[in-house]
Amino acid sequence: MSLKSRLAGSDILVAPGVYDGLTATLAQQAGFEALYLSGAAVAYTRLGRPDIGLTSVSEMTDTMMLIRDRVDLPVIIDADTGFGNALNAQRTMRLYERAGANGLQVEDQTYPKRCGHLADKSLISKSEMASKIAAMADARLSSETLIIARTDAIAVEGFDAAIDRAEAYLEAGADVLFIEAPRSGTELKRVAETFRGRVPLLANMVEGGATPIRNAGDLEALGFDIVIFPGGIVRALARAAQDYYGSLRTNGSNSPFADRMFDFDGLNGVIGTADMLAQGRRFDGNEEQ
Ligand SMILES: C[C@](O)(C(=O)O)[C@H](CC(=O)O)C(=O)O
Repeated sequence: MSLKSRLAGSDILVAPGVYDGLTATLAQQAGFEALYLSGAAVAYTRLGRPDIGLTSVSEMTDTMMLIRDRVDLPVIIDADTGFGNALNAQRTMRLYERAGANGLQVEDQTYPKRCGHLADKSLISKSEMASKIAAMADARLSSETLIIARTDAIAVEGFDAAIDRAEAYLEAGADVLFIEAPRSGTELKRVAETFRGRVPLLANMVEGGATPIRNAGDLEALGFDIVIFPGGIVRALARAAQDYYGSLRTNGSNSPFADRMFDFDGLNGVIGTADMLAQGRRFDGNEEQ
C-alpha cells in the first residue's frame, strides 16, 4: 500500500527510525508498516557525530538505496534543509525518489542546521521555505511521493509563528505537516487542534528531547496521523554496544554476554541467509540442484 493511501486510514502510522539494511529488516520483521530514515541516526552511526548537518545528500541517497534493495515498506526520508536552496532541494527530491523514498521531510532551518531538539537554531524566511516546498513539488517525479514540511520555529520565533509558518507551507503544497519540538502537552494538543482533519500531521518522539513523550495511541487520540521515533534505535543499540565492548574488554571472551546476543545461526536466521543461499543455487548453472 502506498504511503499516501495508508495515510487516508484512520489509525496512526508508527514509523520507527532506521539507518541501514539491518535496522530496516528488523523493523519490517517487527511488523511496522513504514520506516523513517533518520538523518540523525545516519549521523550518529556512520559518522559517530551529532545531527548538525554534517551528512550529505549522497550519503543519505546511498543509504536509501541500500534500504530499498532490502525492504519493500514505504520509507519517509529526512531531507534536512533540502541540502541548500530551492535548486538543491529539487535535486534532493529527484535523487531520493529515484532511490526509492515515498515521503521526504524538509525543514525551514538554515546552516548550520541542527537536530530540532538542540538549542540555537536559525531559520530561512517563511516565504523562502514556502518557495522551496513549491519547488520540490514541481520537481517531484511521482505524485505519490509526499512532501512533509517541517517548521523548527517554535524554539526560534515562538509557537504562534510556527503555526503561521505551517499554514504557509500547507498553502505552498505540503502534503503533511511536522511542527518540530512542541514543548508541552498543551502545545502538542494545540498543534493537533489547529490542523487535525485539514492535513495529515506528524509527531516526533525524541527520548529526552524538548517534547513530552506520548505513545502512539495518545497521539492518535489527539489527532496525529504519523509518529516517528527517529533516534530510539541508535540509543538502544549504543547502550547495548557499550555493554558488549565493556564485557569483551573485561572478560576477553563473548561467553559472559552470550545470553544477550545472537549466535552465528541466530543472526543468519534474522537476515535470511538460508533463503538467499537457496535462491543462489537456483541460478548457479547446476541443473542437478
Ligand atoms: C527527526 C530528525 O530530524 C532526524 O534526523 O531523525 C531529528 C531527530 C533527532 O535528532 O533525534 C530531529 O531533528 O528531530
